[in-house]
Amino acid sequence: MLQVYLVRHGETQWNAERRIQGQSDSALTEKGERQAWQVAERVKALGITHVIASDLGRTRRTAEIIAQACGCDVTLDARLRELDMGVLERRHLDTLSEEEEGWRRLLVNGTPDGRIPEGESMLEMSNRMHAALNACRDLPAGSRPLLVSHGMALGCLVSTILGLPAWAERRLRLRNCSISRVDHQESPWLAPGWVVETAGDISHLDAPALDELQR
Ligand SMILES: O=C(O)[C@@H](CO)OP(=O)(O)O
Repeated sequence: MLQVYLVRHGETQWNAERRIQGQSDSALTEKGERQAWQVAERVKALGITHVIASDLGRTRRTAEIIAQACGCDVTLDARLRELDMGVLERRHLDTLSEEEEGWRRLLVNGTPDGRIPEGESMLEMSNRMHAALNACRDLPAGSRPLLVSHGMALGCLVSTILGLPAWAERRLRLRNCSISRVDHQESPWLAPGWVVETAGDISHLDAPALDELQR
């Protein structure tokens, strides 16, 4: 059975400042670097064969640390990027106007086609994330890949595997450097296809970062 590990990148400067990143980028904080080493230590005994990361800087850095511990290379896949949050990227969550806050809420509160101006819909993100996950099925038999991606992107992937709508991802708290696992099962007796084994595990972190929305 194919097991795929899903890791959100370590805490970044803008996560800590409550600024919207999306497909813009900021560096890992000192805590974020430590989280990356801790998740690497946790997964190094799991037999990871491939580390595949979103091509944004924060996921690349986290993936490099994990790959070093696992003894493999990092492959980049732009389909694993965070949601494109259009004109709201780089903005501080606390300085949004009422109209801007409305765009954000439209996106996370139940309209699959809702999008921030110049941004991407949850449905579009869900489609590319599933394509990246399904590509793992083409790896050689016995592979055990680990994907390094983002909060909304991974939340959307896990939610939709559970049969929830893409925007349900905001009901799932995937903190920085949390580990989730999804398996692809063929059993005719159980739901065939992807199943969620675990989501949002942070038991390996000594300093879990608050989610930016909790701060
Ligand atoms: O883009 C962002 O600001 C956040 C949203 O949850 O995602 P991440 O920090 O995981 O890239």
